[in-house]
Amino acid sequence: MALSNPAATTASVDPVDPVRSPDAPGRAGAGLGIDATGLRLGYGRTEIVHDVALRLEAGQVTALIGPNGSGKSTVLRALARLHAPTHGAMTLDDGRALDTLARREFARTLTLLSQSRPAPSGLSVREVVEFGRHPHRGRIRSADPEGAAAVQEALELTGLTGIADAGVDELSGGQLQRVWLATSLAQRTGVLLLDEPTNHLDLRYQVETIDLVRELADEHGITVGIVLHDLDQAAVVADRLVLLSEGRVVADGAAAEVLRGELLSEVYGIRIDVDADPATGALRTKAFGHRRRSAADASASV
Ligand SMILES: Nc1ncnc2c1ncn2[C@@H]1O[C@H](COP(=O)(O)OP(=O)(O)OP(=O)(O)O)[C@@H](O)[C@H]1O
Repeated sequence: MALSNPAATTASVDPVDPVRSPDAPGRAGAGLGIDATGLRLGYGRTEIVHDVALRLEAGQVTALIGPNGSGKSTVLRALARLHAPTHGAMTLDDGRALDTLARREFARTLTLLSQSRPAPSGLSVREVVEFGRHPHRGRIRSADPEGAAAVQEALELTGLTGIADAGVDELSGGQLQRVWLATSLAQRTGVLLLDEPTNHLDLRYQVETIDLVRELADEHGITVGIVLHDLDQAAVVADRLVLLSEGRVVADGAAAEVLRGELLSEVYGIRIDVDADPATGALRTKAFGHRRRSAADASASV
């Protein structure tokens, strides 16, 4: 959906650099790590995730990658307590099991930005971002002295200050995605789970979101678990990658250990080559569809 308000349209690119350092006082402290072990998750009687173990290292970015339907979102939803495991344990580094935290305490500890949420009707961008402060409020707003600064910071970090007063039902899909990201940031949790946060974003905001995620880990010690389909983005942003296939972890480690052409080709079912960008050294993947594969094979055999 396009913006119908011309002022809001032109203001969609914020003059403030959206990735400037988030150093406002009162930002949440470093996040704890989380260990998940023996996770089994399903829908109805069908088990989708089989005996998965993974760690979200404290203050690091862990990317969950894998083909459609491999169980990435289901695992993230389990960590966010939105999907109850049939087996397994999820434990914070301080020894507390995730399912023992009271609701408000949990919401101050961990938040999930899930895929494609509907836009609430009749609210401004700022009002939606203020939802993120809910777990920090008592019965009255004045009980959240950091609230206004947290909301303002989240708007700036996501490049939304110029459209803070626009109605969310007038926004494009990408703008709305940034509003939800801002809402999660305003919550100022130490653990941030992001399910395909670059979905719907144009190239600028994809890059800036990836940079922001890295910055949240590096400068604030936030523990990030992120689902990404773009393997090159995962290679750039993540300290560790966890590759899922058919509900199982098939590789877990640094980009160089996980992003291997043979393994990726097998898991995704098409030829995927991996090389290093000569300028940056970052790993890059190149996928060949069946048509491109024939062309590549033909040129290789000349
Ligand atoms: N609400 C549901 N009811 C039944 N099955 C579901 C439900 N949600 C997901 N599934 C199934 O669970 C499996 C894993 O889905 P999940 O969304 O976790 O995968 P994913 O790796 O995140 O996929 P994608 O990359 O497409 O987002 C899929 O086979 C999917 O069809």
